[in-house]
Amino acid sequence: MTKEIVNHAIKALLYEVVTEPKPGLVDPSNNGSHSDMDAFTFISSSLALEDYFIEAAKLGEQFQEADLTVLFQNLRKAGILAERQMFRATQGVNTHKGAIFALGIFVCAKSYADKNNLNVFSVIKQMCAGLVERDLKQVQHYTTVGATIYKQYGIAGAREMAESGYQVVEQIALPFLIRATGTTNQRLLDTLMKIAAEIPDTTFIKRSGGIDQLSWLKQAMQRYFELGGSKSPEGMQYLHELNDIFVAHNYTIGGCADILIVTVFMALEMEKLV
Ligand SMILES: CC(C)(COP(=O)(O)OP(=O)(O)OC[C@H]1O[C@@H](n2cnc3c(N)ncnc32)[C@H](O[C@H]2O[C@H](COP(=O)(O)OP(=O)(O)OP(=O)(O)O)[C@@H](O)[C@H]2O)[C@@H]1O)[C@@H](O)C(=O)NCCC(=O)NCCS
Ligand SMILES: Nc1ncnc2[nH]cnc12
Repeated sequence: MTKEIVNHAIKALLYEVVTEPKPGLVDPSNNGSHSDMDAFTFISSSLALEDYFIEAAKLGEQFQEADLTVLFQNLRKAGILAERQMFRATQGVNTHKGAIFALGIFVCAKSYADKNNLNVFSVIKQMCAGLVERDLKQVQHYTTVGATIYKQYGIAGAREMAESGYQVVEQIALPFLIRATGTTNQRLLDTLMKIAAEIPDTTFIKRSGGIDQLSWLKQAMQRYFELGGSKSPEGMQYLHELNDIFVAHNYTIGGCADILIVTVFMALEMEKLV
């Protein structure tokens, strides 16, 4: 069981990076707004995380206590080590910090849920209960980007998603991907744009200098779908135009990419994607 879950986790990371054209993000033909990384950096980073996913799956499978927040604390220790592995594999570039967090949670929770015949999203909700309060509300010194954005705008980004049990994945992104038609690339592109229309990505907020541009992002995603999305030449042309705009302004949607990764992981687990 562990082997298949780990395989799906790494596959999800690789599926995301090869999906193209992604505005502002790294894909095989374009580095978007990331001058310090390319698709090869992501391949190296993905493979370097194998041990972490094995550990995350084992932690979930073997956990026997009643309080699932303890499981999250155990996973976090492994996650901190995994961040170091990632930086070693990429020579110091942040490729997958958000994915180490989100996908690690999914791998661990799915193993626990399968073992105990439970719903993975409700397991995550229990694992991450109180996370925003503990990590952000009680913090005195606002050091990370996520903490600074929380202080300024009350948006808790990656942690909020986790504490909600990734409602956006369960209720929006995953059903959308399952229903999406076309090639794998077309299905994943449309799902990424759907995610970008729905979540406040703290990476985008950081790079665009505030929350004002979020409404522009939502309008851009709406226009993409009005043009017919990935299955229309106009939709694809628009993605190329958006990439130019993203690069000119140094915008990225790295948080949305992380949510796509966990959505792909779940679709693979459910055999709704090959
Ligand atoms: C909770 C952590 C993820 C850390 O949170 P932190 O407070 O450090 O920062 P956040 O801004 O809250 O988010 C961190 C990364 O999470 C991704 N993300 C952003 N918004 C969302 C969202 N709404 N939902 C889900 N995920 C989200 C995002 O990662 C992606 O972007 C990164 C690339 O961006 P880039 O601008 O290029 O970054 P840098 O070049 O590094 O620039 P600077 O950061 O230097 O300015 C890429 O990694 C994508 O994956 C955010 O970056 C978690 O890490 C944590 O708990 N940290 C504490 C230590 C720990 O316990 N670690 C182990 C976790 S198990
Ligand atoms: N393809 C990608 N480009 C940039 N940041 C990312 N974070 C996760 N996937 C990414």
